[in-house]
Amino acid sequence: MITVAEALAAVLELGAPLEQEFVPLGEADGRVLASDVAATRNQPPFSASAMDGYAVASTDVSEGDRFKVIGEAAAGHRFTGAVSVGEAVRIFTGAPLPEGATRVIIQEDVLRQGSTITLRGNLDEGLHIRPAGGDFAVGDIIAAPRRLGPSDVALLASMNIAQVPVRRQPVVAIVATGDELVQAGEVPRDDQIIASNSLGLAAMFRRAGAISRVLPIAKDTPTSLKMALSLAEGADLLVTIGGASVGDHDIVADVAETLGLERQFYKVAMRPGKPLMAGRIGKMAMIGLPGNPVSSMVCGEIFVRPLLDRFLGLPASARRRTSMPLSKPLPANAGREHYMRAVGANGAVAAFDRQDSALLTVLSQANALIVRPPNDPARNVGDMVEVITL
Ligand SMILES: Nc1nc2c(c(=O)[nH]1)N[C@H]1C(S)=C(S)[C@@H](COP(=O)(O)OP(=O)(O)OC[C@H]3O[C@@H](n4cnc5c(N)ncnc54)[C@H](O)[C@@H]3O)O[C@H]1N2
Ligand code: MOO
Repeated sequence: MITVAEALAAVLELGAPLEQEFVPLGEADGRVLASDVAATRNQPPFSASAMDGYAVASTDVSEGDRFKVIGEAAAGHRFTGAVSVGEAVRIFTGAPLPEGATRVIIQEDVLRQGSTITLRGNLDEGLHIRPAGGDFAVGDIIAAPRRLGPSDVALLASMNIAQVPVRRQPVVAIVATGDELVQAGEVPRDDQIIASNSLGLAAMFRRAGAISRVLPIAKDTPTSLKMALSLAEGADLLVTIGGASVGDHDIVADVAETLGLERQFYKVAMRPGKPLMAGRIGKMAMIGLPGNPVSSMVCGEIFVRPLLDRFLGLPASARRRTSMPLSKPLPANAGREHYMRAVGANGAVAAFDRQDSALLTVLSQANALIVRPPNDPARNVGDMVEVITL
């Protein structure tokens, strides 16, 4: 058995950053920026008023000063003349500052009578001017790679970048295997269960930026499995679930080999997830996940998500770990790296007592995994442990 770190290094070799494509800005949320983009305009493109009020040509003003109102500037409607000492231009938030203006007096500080304004006492001291290019200027860059979120979409829009260069999304084909499985919504026989992992993993991979294609469930026969696997053609990554262990019906590796699988490794010193397998069929990467529901989800977090980052051109490495104190003792660990479902709260973390890899209820209550090194001794409350946030 190889270590988790060795297995992850091998898995990451199965992928490389995918091609760049352009998408309309409205579809860029969640995508990964593939090349730096540069602003081709300044924002704001002119000095602008930050408030509703009066633009004047003097910064040094005091109570009782009077100004003659000579015109108006609104957002989208520039005042074309200039303002001189003793004059004011009625101005609104976002309007270009008239030539000569150096300060905006907010309207609350002004008494207006006809076309004359008089300043009140306790004047607000701000100039209320947004300088041209104060947000960004021509040539300012949004650096790739970067997973784009709503604020990036707003910034790109402000830069008028309507077509965004992003990485193509990796296509992941997911094949669940086993005679005992039926799709959610179907009626199982009394010796059957619902295929849960395929939908759980599809959701996980989608959130990570992939396109998940859940293929029909394969029966435990070479013919059925070959048929299901052949439907994966064209995907960047094939993920199988189950049939990975040593039982008579665990045929995934054998069947994949008849399709040309070059296997990189089989079996990792981790719990859950021991019977993990990885390799390549032609150009397609393949990861064979163990069937136990929690094993497949944990291996999805630990191996598949970093591989998806790699396809997306993001820095691909082991999931980030933080140190946290235990709020409940832990028994000694055996010889495999153990990923324990846990809850982190108020700065401390506690593992669930039940860690059987069939228990999805426990996984769904967990918000973290405690990572125990092989042969870690028993730990007490307050001892620091490594934690991956889910
Ligand atoms: N003699 C041994 N038996 C087992 C070993 C071993 O080393 N020696 N390893 C155990 C470990 S650890 C794991 S993990 C499992 C993994 O086995 P497989 O990958 O072959 O998985 P299956 O046998 O097909 O299924 C295991 C379990 O999970 C259920 N399952 C499978 N697929 C799904 C799915 N898509 N959705 C929901 N549930 C699924 C399946 O019904 C079984 O209950 O092997 C141990 N055995
Ligand atoms: O390695 Mo298995 O995944 O412990 O349940």
